[in-house]
Amino acid sequence: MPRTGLPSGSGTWLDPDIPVTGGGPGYGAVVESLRDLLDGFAAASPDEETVRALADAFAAWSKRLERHRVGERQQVFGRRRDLHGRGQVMAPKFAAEESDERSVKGTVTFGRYFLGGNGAVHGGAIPLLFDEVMGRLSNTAGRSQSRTAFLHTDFRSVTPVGVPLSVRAWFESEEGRKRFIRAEIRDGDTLCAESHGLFLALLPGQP
Ligand SMILES: CCCCCCCCCCCCCC(=O)SCCNC(=O)CCNC(=O)[C@H](O)C(C)(C)COP(=O)(O)OP(=O)(O)OC[C@H]1O[C@@H](n2cnc3c(N)ncnc32)[C@H](O)[C@@H]1OP(=O)(O)O
Repeated sequence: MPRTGLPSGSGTWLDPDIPVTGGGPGYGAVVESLRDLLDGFAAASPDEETVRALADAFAAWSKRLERHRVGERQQVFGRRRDLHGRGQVMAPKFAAEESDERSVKGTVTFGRYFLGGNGAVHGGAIPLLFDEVMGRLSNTAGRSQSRTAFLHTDFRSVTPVGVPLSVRAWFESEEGRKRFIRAEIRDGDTLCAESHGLFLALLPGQP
């Protein structure tokens, strides 16, 4: 395993070969609840009593989770390849539907949490999704671990919040350590955003 503790996958996206079972079978449902909570919180205008109740509940859970704190290599969050979005809530949940060694297709719905304004997704959340999907594709199918060297995003039309969108990412070329990957997000036939990036295979000892 590389120094970072982030293993590369030798399987394709939909066929990960590294089981991570931390958190048990109920972990995915908790991550979904957390996503719902963030969307609900973003959409709410809570009264003072509700705000106090939330503050108490959040503080109690933070304290309880402190007892289960682990180092990065034991962390479950973001490492469950068996779950859509690998079990993290930092980026919107990408649900892969088709994949091979050079590409992946799937869907994403940006919840209210990712709202920028006027129904449009925040302009920082879109490259985040691209980096997530393209970065993970870069490491699939027996490829070694890589890091994003650059990521360019063009915003072609408004990306709507709360609408299922299609996402596609594919290898444009591989030249030595350099993996050039492209991706796009569409709302039906409408191109919302597209991206191209360079992912560089890490050398031994690179973090
Ligand atoms: C179970 C666990 C599950 C985990 C799942 C994980 C899923 C993850 C999903 C999320 C994934 C998220 C992923 C993330 O977000 S990764 C986090 C964001 N990225 C980083 O932090 C990377 C920071 N940068 C670096 O570490 C270094 O710069 C790297 C390692 C990238 C390269 O430094 P290194 O010293 O090794 O290489 P080099 O400088 O000799 O360059 C080599 C060649 O490349 C060319 N070049 C370099 N840069 C650029 C550039 N900007 N444009 C164009 N070209 C560039 C360069 O000219 C040269 O070409 P040539 O002269 O040979 O022709």
